[in-house]
Amino acid sequence: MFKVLVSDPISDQGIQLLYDAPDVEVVKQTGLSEDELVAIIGDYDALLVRSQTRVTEKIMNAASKLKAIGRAGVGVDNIDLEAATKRGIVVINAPDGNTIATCEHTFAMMMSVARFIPQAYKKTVEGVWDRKTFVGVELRNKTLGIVGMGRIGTEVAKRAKVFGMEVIGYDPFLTEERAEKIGVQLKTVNEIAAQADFITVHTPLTKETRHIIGPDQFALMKPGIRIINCARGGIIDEQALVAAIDKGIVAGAAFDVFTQEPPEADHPFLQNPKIIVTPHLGASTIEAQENVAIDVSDEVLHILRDEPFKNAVNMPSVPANVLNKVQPYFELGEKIGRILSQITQGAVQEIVIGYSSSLIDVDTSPITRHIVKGVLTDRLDGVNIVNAMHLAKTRDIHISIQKSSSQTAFTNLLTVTLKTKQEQKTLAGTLVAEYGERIVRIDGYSVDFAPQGNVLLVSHNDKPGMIGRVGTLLGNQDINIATMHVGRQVIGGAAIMVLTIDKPAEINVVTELEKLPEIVTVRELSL
Ligand SMILES: NC(=O)C1=CN([C@@H]2O[C@H](COP(=O)(O)OP(=O)(O)OC[C@H]3O[C@@H](n4cnc5c(N)ncnc54)[C@H](O)[C@@H]3O)[C@@H](O)[C@H]2O)C=CC1
Ligand SMILES: O=C(O)CCC(=O)C(=O)O
Repeated sequence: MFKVLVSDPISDQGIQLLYDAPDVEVVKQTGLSEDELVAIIGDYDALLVRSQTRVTEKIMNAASKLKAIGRAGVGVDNIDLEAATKRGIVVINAPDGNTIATCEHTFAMMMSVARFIPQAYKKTVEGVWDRKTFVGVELRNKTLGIVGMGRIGTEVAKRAKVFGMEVIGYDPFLTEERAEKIGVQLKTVNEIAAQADFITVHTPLTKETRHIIGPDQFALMKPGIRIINCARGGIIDEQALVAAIDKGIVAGAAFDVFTQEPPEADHPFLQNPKIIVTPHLGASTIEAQENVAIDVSDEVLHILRDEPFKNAVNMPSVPANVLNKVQPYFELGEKIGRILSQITQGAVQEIVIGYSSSLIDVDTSPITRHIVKGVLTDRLDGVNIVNAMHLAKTRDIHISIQKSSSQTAFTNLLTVTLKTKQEQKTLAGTLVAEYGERIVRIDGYSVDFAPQGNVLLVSHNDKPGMIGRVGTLLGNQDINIATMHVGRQVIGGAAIMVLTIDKPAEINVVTELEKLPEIVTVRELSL
């Protein structure tokens, strides 16, 4: 039974999927401190959070069973991603579910700041009928500058066009073609500062976006500009904004997010009549909360059940059409990695991975990840597909990929070479329709066996009687041989024998085999 802890208020309808799963027990406990989480997290296989729970390294260090952290929302700045990756914990988010809610909140804020709605409401309910102070501006014919043209920025742009606004935008990853399609003119941040009547930001908070709108940009702005932040506190320099309001440059600002949440009672925004605020409500609609909860629940179930998942934040995402092509090779890749690791002596320095035939035109990086996991599995603790590449990097293991279009006898072929200081070994495998995974080459020898069950790999000299000797010794130990394959390069030279046997060979059997004349090494593979 998998245990899932929900530590923030997340829609019950959204996580119904988890409640209904026969193999999952859901525990809801919100408002826990870091120490309280540390005390209980060891019991859980997955953790679901919104933005309140800060999932720190200390919590993850205590999370011995944790496989997944699901963020019911977009931003994962409350989760220590590096710590999660090191520990092999998959962090997933729900990137699509709250796009519209946040876009609509941005619009609500833009219209509120244009028409002084919160200020006018406050006065009216206080009994003051003031129709002079709150003369606003229209959106029509105004220029909206959008910094960050991802999902939310794009939706904001679409709505702004309908309101008759001219939209200019900045996003380092937005192509001219896509900008043209959305009807947005691409500008630099400084051009946006100089030309816009309204600016809204929709980026994550990163080193590059922190204070992307700061004193230098405020200095370029036209008097009367209005600023909106429904993304993350700190993207707009809060102090510089207050200074720009004081100087008469900025006519109003609308903020849903703060550098520190909740802000201190004396935060300058809270006293400023030109700044309207909401308590991080961008995603707070019934629909968005259900959407994001459904999305993360679904993904968490997949992760717990070892099924493919898509929205991992600490692993490259794989589009469904690519996943369909590469997924059949995951197990083969992992087994090749494991076999190589078991037959190669010494610390791994390099893994050379060759993809050929039908594998040259697809993104094979997910297969690479499985091969590296296989190589490291029997050498390190706690290796999984999330941390495999990270662990390889921290151990200075160089990974090189070669794609070859030269003809082979196979419709698909994975060739992996493991290099250590002492030696190097190569294994090739393929997927054969109806036969499944086959190992077809070990170093220079052609072989053909299924990498499963109990496999003995015997290196020997090609002399008469070898098969009989090995067969007799195993027979005397009551070990039945299921399949046997012998490969050699030249008559009388070095040869290899691959035996699949019906039960594991005890260590003494391996030692006895090694004592037979003309036997060089014997390795029992554990797969
Ligand atoms: N207030 C709220 O409740 C919510 C806030 N958010 C915030 O909104 C942000 C945007 O969300 P989405 O649009 O869904 O994410 P997204 O990932 O679709 O878009 C973010 C965009 O920012 C761009 N970007 C990254 N670095 C940039 C830079 N230096 N300059 C300009 N653009 C840059 C990216 O290229 C991307 O297109 C999230 O990161 C999150 O922090 C999201 C949902 C709810
Ligand atoms: O969970 C929430 O309400 C916050 C949403 C948010 O900020 C996000 O998805 O990035």
